[in-house]
Amino acid sequence: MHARLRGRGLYVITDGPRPDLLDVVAQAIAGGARLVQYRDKTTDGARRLAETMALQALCARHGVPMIVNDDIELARAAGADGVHLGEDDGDVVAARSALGPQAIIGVSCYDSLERARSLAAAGADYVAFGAFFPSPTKPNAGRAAPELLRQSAALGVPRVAIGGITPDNGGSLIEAGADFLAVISAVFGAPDVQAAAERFARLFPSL
Ligand SMILES: Cc1ncc(COP(=O)(O)OP(=O)(O)O)c(N)n1
Ligand SMILES: Cc1ncsc1CCOP(=O)(O)O
Ligand SMILES: [Mg+2]
Repeated sequence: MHARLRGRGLYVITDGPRPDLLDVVAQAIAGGARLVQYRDKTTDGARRLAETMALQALCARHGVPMIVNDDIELARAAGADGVHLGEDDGDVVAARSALGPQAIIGVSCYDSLERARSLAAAGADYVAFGAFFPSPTKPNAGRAAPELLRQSAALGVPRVAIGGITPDNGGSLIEAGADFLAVISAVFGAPDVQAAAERFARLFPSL
């Protein structure tokens, strides 16, 4: 497995500003989440920095890496474990030089094996594909086929699946080769966040 990102499992992504942010992330970790992403599309820099630092401290106490969505500078300022970059969010080389050799740099590859190949070669620590199912969080996201997970096995970096994933449909993506299932609404929109995370964690047979 890749040096900077180990293992497999549930990758939870936060669902925007909420007063109980730390509490629900703690519940997701208690339920078995193995990776956390802070995703907040607001422009409230002070709150975003404070929340990133607080989440980083929480995740570190549990040995779970904490990744910042979109924002290399926020990840650097907060001492986060890494950053997730989509096609409009900056490049892997710039992120590596800002965050250092130990940082986890993840990239969105949508439905493109070619993009995954080139970004893995540029130093990405994981490649994410999706959306695999209709996403309540991002209804206009383009769709990807599970075949991509099989086809990307040879890249040698962990593969993340995202988009409309639930405990009922996630197993098929793990069978196709996903190392991590990245989930927003089916965890953070659930009435019992810990129980929802536990259902996902149980999908990974050897965990
Ligand atoms: C793990 C993971 N995969 C994909 C995305 C989507 O990134 P992006 O395309 O930049 O879209 P936004 O999340 O920024 O709206 C992600 N965040 N995490
Ligand atoms: C950020 C993102 N990129 C593709 S789908 C998606 C949202 C995933 O959220 P959900 O798990 O609620 O479908
Ligand atoms: Mg983005």
